[in-house]
Amino acid sequence: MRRYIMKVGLCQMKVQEEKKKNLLKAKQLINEASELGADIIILPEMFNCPYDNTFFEEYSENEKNSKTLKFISNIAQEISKYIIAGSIPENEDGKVYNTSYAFDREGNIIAKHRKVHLFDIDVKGGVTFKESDVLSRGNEYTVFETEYCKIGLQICYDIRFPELSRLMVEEGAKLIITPASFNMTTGPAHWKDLFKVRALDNQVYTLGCSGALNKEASYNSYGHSIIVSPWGDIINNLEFEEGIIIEEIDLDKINEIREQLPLLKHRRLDLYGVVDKRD
Ligand SMILES: NC(=O)CC(=O)C(=O)O
Repeated sequence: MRRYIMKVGLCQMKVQEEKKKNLLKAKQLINEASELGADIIILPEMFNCPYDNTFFEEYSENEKNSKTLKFISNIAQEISKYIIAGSIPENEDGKVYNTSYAFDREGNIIAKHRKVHLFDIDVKGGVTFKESDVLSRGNEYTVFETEYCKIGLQICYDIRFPELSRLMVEEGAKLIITPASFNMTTGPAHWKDLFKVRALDNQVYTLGCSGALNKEASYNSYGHSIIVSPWGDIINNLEFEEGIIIEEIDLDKINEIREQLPLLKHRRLDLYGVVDKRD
């Protein structure tokens, strides 16, 4: 019997200081992923801007006249592929957000996710970052339709909060895509486990697309872009360098695993639940 397959491409790009160079690099990697047959192509968090608070405001763009979004929209249309445009600093009404946009094959924006959980951490002897000094947080979780299945979209630190993934899965997401940029402290400690555990909890595919390590940058992205199956297997995983993952995602596997191990059915919703508190 024919299986229900989609092909994904994760572009682990090395983000540099110059926005134009980042856009051209993104285009090159997207085109390569497209030529290798990917239907859904994913970029990392802050793919057009260094992941550094001192750049976010200056690099931020408004959706109405964003050169970056126009650029990606044109590529999606040219190659007729879905593109999940990692994230960019986005501004609206004097606030700056860390925002991911999804484009369909015609280049239309079909979803927008503003990072919900801001990365404010201080790991002694490791990494300190305070996104909230510059960025505002989003107040929505994000699920969108494609011709293959519903997809959940979140950004980096959002993956640490299991309620968010569960809400997306309750809304029907079969894949959770997370553009990200973990670092050399939290990456080795938690990256793989987080993608595995969210996949296992929810019996979905989890995909993490990271920036490649740039040793000249103030923030050293961990790389290690990853795809995990609903069984918790790592299907593919890069290391630190720039590169592309192309993989077939077998969507039939989700129902097969859920039938054999019916975790979502076995939940005691009379005892607990996750509540959608959006207005
Ligand atoms: N950069 C992030 O948003 C998240 C991260 O690096 C972590 O959770 O660790």
